[in-house]
Amino acid sequence: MSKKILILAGDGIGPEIVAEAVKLLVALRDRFGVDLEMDEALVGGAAYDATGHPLPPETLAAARASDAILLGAVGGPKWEPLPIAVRPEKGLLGLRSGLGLFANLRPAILYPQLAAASTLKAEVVEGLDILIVRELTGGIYFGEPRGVDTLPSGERRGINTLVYTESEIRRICRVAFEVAMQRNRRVCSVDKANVLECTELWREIAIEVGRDYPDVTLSHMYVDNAAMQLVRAPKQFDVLVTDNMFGDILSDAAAMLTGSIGMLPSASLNAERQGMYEPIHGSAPDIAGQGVANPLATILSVAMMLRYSLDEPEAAGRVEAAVGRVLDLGLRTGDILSPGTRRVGTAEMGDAVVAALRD
Ligand SMILES: NC(=O)C1=CN([C@@H]2O[C@H](COP(=O)(O)OP(=O)(O)OC[C@H]3O[C@@H](n4cnc5c(N)ncnc54)[C@H](O)[C@@H]3O)[C@@H](O)[C@H]2O)C=CC1
Ligand SMILES: CC(C)CC(=O)C(=O)O
Ligand SMILES: [Mg+2]
Repeated sequence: MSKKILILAGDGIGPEIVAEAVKLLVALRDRFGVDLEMDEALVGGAAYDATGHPLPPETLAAARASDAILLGAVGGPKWEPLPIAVRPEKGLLGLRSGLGLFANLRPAILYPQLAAASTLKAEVVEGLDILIVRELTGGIYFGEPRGVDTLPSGERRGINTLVYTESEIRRICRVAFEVAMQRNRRVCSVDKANVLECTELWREIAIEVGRDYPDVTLSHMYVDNAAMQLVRAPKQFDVLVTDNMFGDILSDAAAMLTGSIGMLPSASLNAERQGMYEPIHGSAPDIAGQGVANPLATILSVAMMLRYSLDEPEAAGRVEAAVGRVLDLGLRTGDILSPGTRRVGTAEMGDAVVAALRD
């Protein structure tokens, strides 16, 4: 039976980069027999403008009914004056929580052709292959109470709450150990256990889960040090597991090790292995509408979709190899340009990846 993919282009550069991923999916279907069908729905600012809500019920229902979801990005200055409850980003968070997508896998892999595109010295990043496992449906982005209230003095107070249950920590740690077993068997749990009780519990549970994986070496690091170590010596890491906000921040930093935030894909999985796939970057309003955004993070997210949700590992490998060939040809969007390479736009890059697909 053909697999159902829901396409959620979103805002800003979202529609531009997703168009390239759709071209790729069409080619995989028509040329390589990947059995899939696509449908589209609104999310984010585009959905708010059309319906007054960033996650219309019909979008959530369509997402629930699909095997996999491909999302571009949401948000932008146009919607910043709106209350947080109806901002585009709330649509994305609603999809994550509504589908129970608690496990966010963010691989930071340096294509060797891009060593010169990184802002770090080549020897620091060459051969980089790390995986950030970010908890995605809990923590401070979802904790209650939240909001802004007014104290008796008349002063306003902003509140967000960092909260995790043991079971939430346990299941994300288990994902990290399971993937580490398929990799180099090292997990570094990142927390702020010296200050935050919630992450003291995180550390305790990470140790408890680790006892079931005697072949995996578990280490712990405070998040401030982890940020520094990621830039100083990123290859010391194999799998990093951390909470929602720390993972959000550390993965943007890790993206630059690979040359650009335009290179980092992600998979967000639930307990049933249904997945949403998206680049880790945002809607890039500063370059939206110019046809210059890098579509490779979205294209590599399609590869993750093929591997994790569509059971098409061969097609996934085909996409990753095609990206490598295009980089070998010296084609680069502006964010990964380096001396001796040729600047192309979003569509030219997408076309080149499709053209580079091989049997
Ligand atoms: N998953 C999502 O939908 C996310 C949405 N956002 C939203 O996106 C909007 C912009 O957020 P920012 O903080 O500016 O982060 P951003 O990731 O959109 O952009 C940061 C910088 O990276 C560049 N960039 C991002 N993606 C790129 C690509 N594919 N190719 C080339 N350059 C790229 C942008 O031009 C910008 O200079 C906000 O409304 C934010 O809330 C932010 C992060 C994730
Ligand atoms: C709405 C934000 C939490 C999105 C984001 O920055 C991310 O998931 O990386
Ligand atoms: Mg982010």
